[in-house]
Amino acid sequence: ENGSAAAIPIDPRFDIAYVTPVTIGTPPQTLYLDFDTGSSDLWVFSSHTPESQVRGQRIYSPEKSSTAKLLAGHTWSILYGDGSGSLGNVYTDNFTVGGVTVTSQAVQTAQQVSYSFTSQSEIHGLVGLGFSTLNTVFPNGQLTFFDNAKSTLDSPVFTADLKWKKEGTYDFGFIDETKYTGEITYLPVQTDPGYWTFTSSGYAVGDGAFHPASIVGIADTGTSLTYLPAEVVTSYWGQVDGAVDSDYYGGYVFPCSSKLPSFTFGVGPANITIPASYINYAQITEGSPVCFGGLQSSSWLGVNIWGDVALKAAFVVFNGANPPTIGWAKK
Ligand SMILES: CCCC[C@H](NC(=O)[C@H](Cc1ccccc1)NC(=O)N1CCOCC1)C(=O)N[C@@H](CC1CCCCC1)C(O)(O)C(F)(F)C(=O)NC
Repeated sequence: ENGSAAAIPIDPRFDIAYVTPVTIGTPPQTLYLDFDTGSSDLWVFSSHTPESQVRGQRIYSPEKSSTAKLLAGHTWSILYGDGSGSLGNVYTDNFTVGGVTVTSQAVQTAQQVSYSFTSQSEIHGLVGLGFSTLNTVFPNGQLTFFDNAKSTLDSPVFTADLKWKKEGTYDFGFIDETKYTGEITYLPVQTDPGYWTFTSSGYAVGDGAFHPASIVGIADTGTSLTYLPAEVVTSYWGQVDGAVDSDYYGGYVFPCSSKLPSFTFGVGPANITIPASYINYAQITEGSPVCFGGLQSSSWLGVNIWGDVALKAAFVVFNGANPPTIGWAKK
């Protein structure tokens, strides 16, 4: 059974994250979760989350679901790249997204969430779409929704069609030819340690020369921006009047009035161009003449991350066949 679900930007001003409606349990409880190819835990705000840590989020109450089963003796705890985190216990229950149902999905219920989750009322939890090897449940790691659903899909794939300041879609089990133009270029994926890791073939700034390079990075729907090697982002921001790498603001900022070039990255013999508007990420604060860049250095991260700023410029196929591959197409 294939499926399709909306990827809704949680903030109308800038694309910090996208959430997707899901239903859990019997009768169905609807929550809006952040589908994240950069992790592999499916966790939700729940009736086990202290009220002091819940601020407007919808919660999953397993005690109100006739199909919920406690996974006795199992716990989980996750820390994300931005320093946020959560932990708790585990149930299995019916889980449906876009018409695709998994009847015994591990649903990790939060007993603690960090303040950045408490303060983000639009995110009610995460659906990890990384490889199940990254799942943090102890003592037995659990399978992701995609791994559980794969065998019931026409094809073991899901696609991401994220959009700039608009609602996009995640499709499961099929490739919608109306969502892209030209050909899909498939690249090998390195599944160790469990991210959708691929190698880009280089980059160009604006309509400048293409620089062949091997840029190993992860395709990560759960990261707002895009983080690339210092020499790449230095050559990009070097083309922007007044751009500086600011310790104060924690990255490249520039005068909002400056003109930005586009950024092109290679995918095999093909390439994807990120429009300048996507890289003009946001004003530092409402009305500020200082703007924050959507392309930032990965040097302090230890990994290159092709986050939403890059992904929303493309139609991306996450192919869970054996071996897995990742497909990129213009749109
Ligand atoms: C510095 C590198 C970026 C780290 C990345 N976080 C981000 O990109 C967060 C996402 C966020 C959205 C809404 C509210 C709050 C935070 N945004 C963020 O740091 N910024 C700061 C810069 O301006 C844009 C917004 C991250 O940890 N992504 C996680 C998943 C997110 C965790 C926080 C909640 C939203 C999902 C990830 O799983 O994709 C990961 F791969 F990075 C990871 O940590 N895997 C273990």
